Amino acid sequence: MTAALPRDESAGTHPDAVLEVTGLDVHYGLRRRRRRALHGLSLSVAPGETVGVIGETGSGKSTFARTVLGLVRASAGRIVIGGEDVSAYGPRQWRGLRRRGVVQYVFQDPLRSLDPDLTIEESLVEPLLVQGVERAEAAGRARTFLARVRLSEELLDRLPGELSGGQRQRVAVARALVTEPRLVILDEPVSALDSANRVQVLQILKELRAHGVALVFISHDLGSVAGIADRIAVLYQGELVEVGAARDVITHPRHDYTRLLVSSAPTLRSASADRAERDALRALLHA
Ligand SMILES: Nc1ncnc2c1ncn2[C@@H]1O[C@H](COP(=O)(O)OP(=O)(O)OP(=O)(O)O)[C@@H](O)[C@H]1O
Repeated sequence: MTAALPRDESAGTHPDAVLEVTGLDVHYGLRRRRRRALHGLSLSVAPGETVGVIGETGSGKSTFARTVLGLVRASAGRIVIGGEDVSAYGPRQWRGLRRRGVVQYVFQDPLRSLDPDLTIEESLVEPLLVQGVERAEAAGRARTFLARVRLSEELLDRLPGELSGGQRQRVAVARALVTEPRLVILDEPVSALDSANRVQVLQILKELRAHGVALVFISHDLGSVAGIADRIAVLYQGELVEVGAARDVITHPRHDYTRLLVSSAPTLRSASADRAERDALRALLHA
């Protein structure tokens, strides 16, 4: 197997990084049930950068997302968000960080990012009111962001349950961005959408990059991430095995697992191996 590249070579080198993760270990369970989900993960995200984190099911992607949102506790390592060392934060401090809109998130299921009892307008306005923005200004900003995700103002009075899945996910994206955070963690944001909605949401996310927000885009699907990420980080069995410019990772994957991912992505086949080579790689990885 190709030699692993277990860390982001740029980690620790961006004094102004919006996210700096160093040597992150995460375990689940206690005593004999204790299992390691992430090991020695180091990754740095620069302002305005989009980093795709890809890996197969169980590789630790959601664990990474949940840890940098303070929803899962790391057993070792350092997390710095927007210059603030949050490694030792307890649940209350993490809540404060999320409420201040320093880091925002979009999950696969928009119903997890949206309160089912709040109208779309309330959902968009609430994080701004928490920040002390006047109601009239908050309402104006809610409309601006609704337009940015290409939804009509007619939806403002509806509840999330009264929208389609694609509309809901676009509201979740608008809600994550309305406070103009410097960092948004997107965990499989398009996986639950049909292909038309997937294309639209990906296009919207691409456009949002122009507004300077840094995105960590987590997906099992290299094809979804390929067109949007500046850099791609590959997780395999809880370890980062490759990090590089998206184009380099896709055209010159260095790790066997990345090679397999590239060759298995239907939209990237032209840059990839044929079926026999994929089978050979799979056999090598599972040997
Ligand atoms: N709450 C939990 N308790 C115990 N083990 C967990 C828990 N959550 C995840 N795990 C385990 O940690 C490992 C990583 O899981 P994680 O959900 O981070 O993977 P993933 O890459 O996001 O997978 P998927 O693409 O299926 O969502 C897996 O082995 C999983 O079984």
